[in-house]
Amino acid sequence: MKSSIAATSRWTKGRFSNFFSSPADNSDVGASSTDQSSAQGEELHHRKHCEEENDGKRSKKSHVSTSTMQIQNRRDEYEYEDEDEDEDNGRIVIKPVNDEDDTSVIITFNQSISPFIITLTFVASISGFMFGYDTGYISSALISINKDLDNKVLTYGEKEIITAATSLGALITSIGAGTAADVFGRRPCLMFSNLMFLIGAILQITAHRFWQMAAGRLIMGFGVGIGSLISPLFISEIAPKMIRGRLTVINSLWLTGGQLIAYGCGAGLNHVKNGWRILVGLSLIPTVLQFSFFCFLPDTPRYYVMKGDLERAKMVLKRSYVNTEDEIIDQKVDELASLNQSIPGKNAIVRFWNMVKKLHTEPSNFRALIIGCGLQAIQQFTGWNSLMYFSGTIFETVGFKNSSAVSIIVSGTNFVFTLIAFFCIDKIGRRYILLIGLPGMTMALVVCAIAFHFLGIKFDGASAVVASAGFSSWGIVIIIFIIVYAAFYALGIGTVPWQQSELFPQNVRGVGTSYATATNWAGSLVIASTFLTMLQNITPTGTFAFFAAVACLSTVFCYFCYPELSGLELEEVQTILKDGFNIKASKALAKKRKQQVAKGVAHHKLKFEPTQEIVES
Ligand SMILES: O[C@H]1[C@H](O)[C@@H](O)[C@H](O)[C@@H](O)[C@H]1O
Repeated sequence: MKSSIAATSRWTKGRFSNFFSSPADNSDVGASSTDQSSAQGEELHHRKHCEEENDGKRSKKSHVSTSTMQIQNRRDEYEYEDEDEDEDNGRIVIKPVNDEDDTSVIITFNQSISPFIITLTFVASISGFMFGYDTGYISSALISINKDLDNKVLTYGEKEIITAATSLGALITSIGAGTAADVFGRRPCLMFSNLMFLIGAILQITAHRFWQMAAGRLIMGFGVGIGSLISPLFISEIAPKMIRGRLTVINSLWLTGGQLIAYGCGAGLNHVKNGWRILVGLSLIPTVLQFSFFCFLPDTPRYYVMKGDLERAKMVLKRSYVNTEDEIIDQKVDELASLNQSIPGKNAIVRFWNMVKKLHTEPSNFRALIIGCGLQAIQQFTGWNSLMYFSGTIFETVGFKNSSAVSIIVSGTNFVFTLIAFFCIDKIGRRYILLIGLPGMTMALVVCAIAFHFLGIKFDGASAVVASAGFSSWGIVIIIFIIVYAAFYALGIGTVPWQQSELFPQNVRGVGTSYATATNWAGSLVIASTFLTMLQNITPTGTFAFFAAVACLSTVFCYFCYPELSGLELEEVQTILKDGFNIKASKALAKKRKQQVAKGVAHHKLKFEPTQEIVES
């Protein structure tokens, strides 16, 4: 079988893309403007040379799969062959392909990351913090609430409802958040989520009844759902292309950091009377901060283009890429505007419907959907959140009095390994960290299942009965392997699914990410609301064995269906997914990208490279 995959667009005759460069040019991020202009000069010279050379090579090949007529036309105009690469492995040839983000290549590669982009990223990712803090504090709160609600100890069922209410709220809003972000804007939606956080927190702080507490958690969940979708979307839309992956992981870092802080504060406030109310009250600080910052910050350029406000889009891009010429900014905005027109439909409803149809009927979109939703489902059904939500209860069960302190170690591991993922996600690649993480989780879960068996826990109504009372060596095994599990989880499946925006093209990104985020919350809801019941009905051994089986099957899914996307252009992701999951081709292309980056770093200059295509045999 021979399948060919057109991969990158760097060549557009008579356009700004003539300045284009390869990912190797990432090395120029941070270069001085003098360096940049001289490098651009060299590149132009080189480009002209290539243009002449390539005229002779035109029309050598024209069989490659394309996604649009436009692409085909450009391909017919220019065709190249990358001799170096052919020498390397005979599988990669150069071809011109339209790249929806062509000018962002220019902007990205000629600019250092600006304080403005950093500010926007950090303010948006406060949503990640609130996601983490609000889902994290419940574990400690459930222990310290004691008889504060309705003057009685909460049953397992009530604990499940209070925990699951936030996931339910998040599920409800995540379904519509992508579309709302397109209609009202990313920034107003995030500010609206602040309002939900505020109302939800106030209801909880003042709760003396179980149902008020549950309602507060539900409304807080509305905010979490909106923030969990829009924050990574916002970041991916303002981030320079080559560091988009990492900037998105910053959101996950805030998220896991939020969970860690929640556990830390929970441990500190465990024995304080009404400590859980203070714990909830603390969540108001980031909410108010994000709302206040957003009063002074703009929305993303893409959103302004969608609304036809090209001037504001230019203004935001100018602030983001301070050394970029106005002409380039204008080109970028023109390009985004032309992409915007490609979404068919007279009004928002028709457009929405067309997006949904496009998402299901276009093979590359449908594959993106399978991957996006699949990864989010795996993240939830391998059981991590049941540990996050109930780790206090689990550790109490295996004999640890200071269960909150042990929970800090678990969420601390989650945070530290998310930090490691931050460094690995572009270098080692998303696929590899997934394929390291999932088998590691499987192994740790199997050990926990065995240890629970020997510990001999039985659930009797609302309380757990352990055969060998007190602190035991099997208890220690459980703690250690839950920590090992947390490490493998955070390294891969805890982080990678939130890269979901890169799977979808611009015209279906809102709806596609809504599907994926809703899958996350639906999974979280199912797990949070059934975990304690599972412990009772199929025993802890059965529960952990179930998660182990899911992790094992997920490894197989990722092996066959998750291509390597690190360093790839958005357009490349689409072409990779066009006629299959194309794992081999994606790996070869990602490798090629890394080589280019390495070369670029060595030469410290912009380098012209035309488009590329991988031919997989
Ligand atoms: O990526 C995050 C992270 O791993 C959190 O620890 C977890 O609680 C969330 O459910 C997940 O989406």
